[in-house]
Amino acid sequence: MERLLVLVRHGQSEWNLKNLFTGWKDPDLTERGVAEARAAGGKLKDLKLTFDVAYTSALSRAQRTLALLLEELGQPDLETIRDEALNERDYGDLTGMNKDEAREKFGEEQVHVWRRSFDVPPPGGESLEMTAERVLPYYRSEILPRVIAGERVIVAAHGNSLRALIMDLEGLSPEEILKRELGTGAPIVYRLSDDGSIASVQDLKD
Ligand SMILES: O=C(O)[C@H](O)COP(=O)(O)O
Repeated sequence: MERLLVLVRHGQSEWNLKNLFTGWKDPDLTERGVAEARAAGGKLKDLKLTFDVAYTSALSRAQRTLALLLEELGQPDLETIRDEALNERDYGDLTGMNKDEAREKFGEEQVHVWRRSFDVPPPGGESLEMTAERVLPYYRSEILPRVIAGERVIVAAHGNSLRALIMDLEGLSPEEILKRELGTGAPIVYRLSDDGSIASVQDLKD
């Protein structure tokens, strides 16, 4: 049995391009983001992978990435389940602020702590730990049972919602996961064992 799980971060968004904290805001993909999404589909096609079900967040940039990828893969009508449990971490009061301007205002170190510490939330927002507290129950109850049952699953989501998932999946420490940067539109191909642990992993970033 294959037990395929592919995770992919959305392609570049308008706010990634403008270097703004995005969180739960809903900007569209840029042209580059569209190309990255298609390229991700092309990479999966080259590996001859197909899917039985797709999961994505309630945000357009992830949904559109998934749709473009599936079109490229020749599976435009694949069953797709959208849930805000997979949304990006909520950036709270930082949402919409330029990341360089935030560093000038609050200091480099403080902004780094908000962006990359495990358990310190940005003001009014979610830490990675809080993000994991909504992503992981959803993964364990909705997604993992289907993978274990042999369905081939793709998840298109966000830098920090996927980090939360990868931390658990790969058994990484808070220090290890915070160093892990996920490329836009770079699929990670996991094959799982029947207990949900990783049998193999292939990161398709170039
Ligand atoms: O929400 C955002 O701004 C980005 O998608 C991820 O931000 P980060 O690189 O600060 O984690």
